[in-house]
Amino acid sequence: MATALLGLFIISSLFERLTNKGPMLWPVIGIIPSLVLHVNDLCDWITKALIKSDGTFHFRGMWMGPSGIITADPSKIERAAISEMHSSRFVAYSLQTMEDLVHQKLLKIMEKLAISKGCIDLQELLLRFTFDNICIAAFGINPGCLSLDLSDIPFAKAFEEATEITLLRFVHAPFVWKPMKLLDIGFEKRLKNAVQVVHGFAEKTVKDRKNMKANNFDSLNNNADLLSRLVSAEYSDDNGKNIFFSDKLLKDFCTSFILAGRDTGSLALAWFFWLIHENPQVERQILDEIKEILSYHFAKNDVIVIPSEVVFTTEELKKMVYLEASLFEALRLYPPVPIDFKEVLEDDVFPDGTLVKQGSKIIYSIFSMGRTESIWGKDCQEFKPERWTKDGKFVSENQFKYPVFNAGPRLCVGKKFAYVQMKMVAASILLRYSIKVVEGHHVHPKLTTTLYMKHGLLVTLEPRLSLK
Ligand code: HEM
Repeated sequence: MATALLGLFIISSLFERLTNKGPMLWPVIGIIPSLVLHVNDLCDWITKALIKSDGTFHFRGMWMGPSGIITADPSKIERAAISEMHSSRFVAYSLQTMEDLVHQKLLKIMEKLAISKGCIDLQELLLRFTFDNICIAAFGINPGCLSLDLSDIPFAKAFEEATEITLLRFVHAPFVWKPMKLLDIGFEKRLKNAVQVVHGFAEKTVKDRKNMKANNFDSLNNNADLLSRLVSAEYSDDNGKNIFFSDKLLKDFCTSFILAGRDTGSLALAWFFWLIHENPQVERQILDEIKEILSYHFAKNDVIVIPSEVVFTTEELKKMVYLEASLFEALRLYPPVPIDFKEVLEDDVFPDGTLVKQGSKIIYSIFSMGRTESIWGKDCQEFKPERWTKDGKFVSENQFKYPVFNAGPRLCVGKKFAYVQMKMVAASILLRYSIKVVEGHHVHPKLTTTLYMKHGLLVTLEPRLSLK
């Protein structure tokens, strides 16, 4: 019964997400066989999609292409990407491009909106921001989702559609979607078209970079985005043998990185802004912290007149301890990846004595863990950034207690990047605007692979002229 309900819950969430797009005949037909499936079967499909035949895990980002799932081999390209992400060159590049995007695009759109006194779906705006941000950082291309008129970008749309439709394969029995794929009908047809657009983009990007390597190596070598580095730098394996990345691996890297970095940062920020709205005392404390940082430069009789050109330096962002605590706390209550799963490689015993057999698939809810009394105490449902600070310093938690970014050797590669991104966006916006959630707008979580707000976050912006 419980498994049927869980199945129903997952299916209905996905169903709801997609009902405003296209005819829903196929999903309806698919629900009947899906409902009678045991949850283990569901797990089976999911894990089959993510676990390679040798038992190792792929990137979280999975992609269903015309020939099935394409995944990036973590043992090679990911290790190289990790080392590049930690290089001072990439850190400086990503910081500068992030700053440009915030100040020249995101804040300009917000300024226009504030002047017109209109309302906007902040979740959607932040998703646009993180899409452009991750594309610039990963392969040096700005798709342009943050144009002033917020027009639709076909590549971004296709990416979103492909991600959504891919999920339908997990809630339909293979005998439902496989014939659809063969006949090129229903959601499989839409998936094929969307994937073609995304693959076209990835193929062209990789080809251009390889051409650059052949014809203009110096200029490629000056590029600091991850893809250029992966194409131009030399890597070797543990035995000192040179590694060259195939076009396919590089293409998969492009799509996997967008998948990993797009929803996560934006959804975390959307929940953070909503929690701040609901907890004005937290907003006040964040503003006090910002005021203290700015007061050296801009204070006049204890009032800071906010100069429009303030750009926070990395050092200043590091000093924002309370802001960091608020972001950690928002992620505890609303983790962008709410559910994750693992496969047991060897027989083992959980701390509570539960035996887990090799080959078992384990789904765990990060969302529930963040709200469990035995882990976080009686006030586990409350938004309390103070739980992350002691004597004015940030106190971090054990990764296994707080697996929001995963834990152990496969910790999220983008964690540092995400924190700089979230702090920069949150501080830059809060300094300039008071965000007001539109009256009567209901905020509810919606469970897909990432934790969206079901109806988005409709807000208006009130410009802040000074900090008292
Ligand atoms: C608040 C923001 C973020 C959260 C909460 C988050 C969370 C996670 C989680 C839970 C995983 C593990 C998934 C699994 O079990 O396989 C993961 C993996 C990963 N994340 Fe993030 N992520 C965030 C932002 C980012 C960003 C911005 C990037 C890219 C710049 C990124 C890149 C990756 C990659 C490449 C992996 C795969 C790592 C591996 O399998 O070894 N993430 N992330």
